[in-house]
Amino acid sequence: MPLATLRVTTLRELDLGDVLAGELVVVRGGLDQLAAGRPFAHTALECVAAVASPEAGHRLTSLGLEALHTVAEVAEIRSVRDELDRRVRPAAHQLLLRFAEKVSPQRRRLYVSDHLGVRIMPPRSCVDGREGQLRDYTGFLIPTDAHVDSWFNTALNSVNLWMAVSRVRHDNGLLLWPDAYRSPLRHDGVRLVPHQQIGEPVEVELGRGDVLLFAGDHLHATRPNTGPETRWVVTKRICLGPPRYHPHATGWTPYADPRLLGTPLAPLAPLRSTLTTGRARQLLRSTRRSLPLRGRRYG
Ligand SMILES: O=C(O)CCC(=O)C(=O)O
Ligand SMILES: [Fe+2]
Repeated sequence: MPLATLRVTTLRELDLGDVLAGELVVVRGGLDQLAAGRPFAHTALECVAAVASPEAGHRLTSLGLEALHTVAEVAEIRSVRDELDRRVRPAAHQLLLRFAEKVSPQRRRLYVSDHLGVRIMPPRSCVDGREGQLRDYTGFLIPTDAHVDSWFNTALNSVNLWMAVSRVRHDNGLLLWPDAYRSPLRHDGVRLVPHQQIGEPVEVELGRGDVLLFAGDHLHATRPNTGPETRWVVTKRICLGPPRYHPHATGWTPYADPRLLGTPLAPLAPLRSTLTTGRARQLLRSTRRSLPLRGRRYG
C-alpha cells in the first residue's frame, strides 16, 4: 500500500484551512512542543509500572513503548490505556489551549473539544479472537473500520490532532482514503456501505512525538496492526470556525471558545456549538430515547 503524501510544517506556519481542504499535515516533534512539562511518553511508562508491574515499567524503559505487548497481557494493556487516559486528561486539555496559542492567527476562529482518545494498538496476534470482549475499545485497542468522524458526534469542520506517543509504522498506523474526501458516502450510522467509489487507501508513518493533522471528515480507519510493534497515539480535536454538524449524525459534542475558558464567562464558551441545529437534533434524539416505549412510533 502506498504511503500518504504528508506536508511537513511547523506549528507557527500551520494553516488549518489547508487541513480542512484535505491536506495531510505533520508537525515533526509537535507533541513535545505542546505538552509542556511531563512528556506523555514518561507518563505512559509510569502507567505501565503502576498497572502491570515496576519490572515491566523498567523493562519498557529500555525496550521502548513499542514493546508493550512483550511485557504486558491484553488485560493489562487495557488497564494501562484506561490509566493513561485518566492521567493525561487534564494535560491534554491544556495542550489544546497551548496549540490554540502557538499557531499563527487562522482565517477562522478556533474552538476546542474535550475529546481525548488514548489509542494503544498491540499487534493483531495479541487481540485476535478477543474482539467481542474488547468491543467497547474499538478504535482504542482494536481496529475501527473505515468511517468519517462527523457520522457520529464530531463537527464537519473538525480537525484531528493524531499525536504519536510511540513510533508509528506503516503497518500499525492509520488508513486514509484521500480520494473519498467530502464525497457523499453511504453508511449505516456506524459502517460504510460496501461497493462505493472510495479510491485506494494510503498508510502513514510517523516518528515519536510527531503530530499528524487531518480533517475528521476524511474517510479513515485503523490500519490493522500486522507489524511487530505496539502503537500508542493520543488524539484531540479542534474546530476551525463555528462548529457545524452532519444532519444525520448519531450524536453531538460541544466545542468551546478557548478565549472564554478560565474567565468568568467560561459557561458561555460552548455557546457556538449549543446554538446549532446539530444540538437541537441531539436534544430531540435524547427526548425520544427517554420517552416510554409505549408512546414511541416505529417504522
Ligand atoms: O487511531 C486509530 O486507529 C483511529 C483514529 C480515529 O478514528 C480518529 O482519530 O478519529
Ligand atoms: Fe475517527
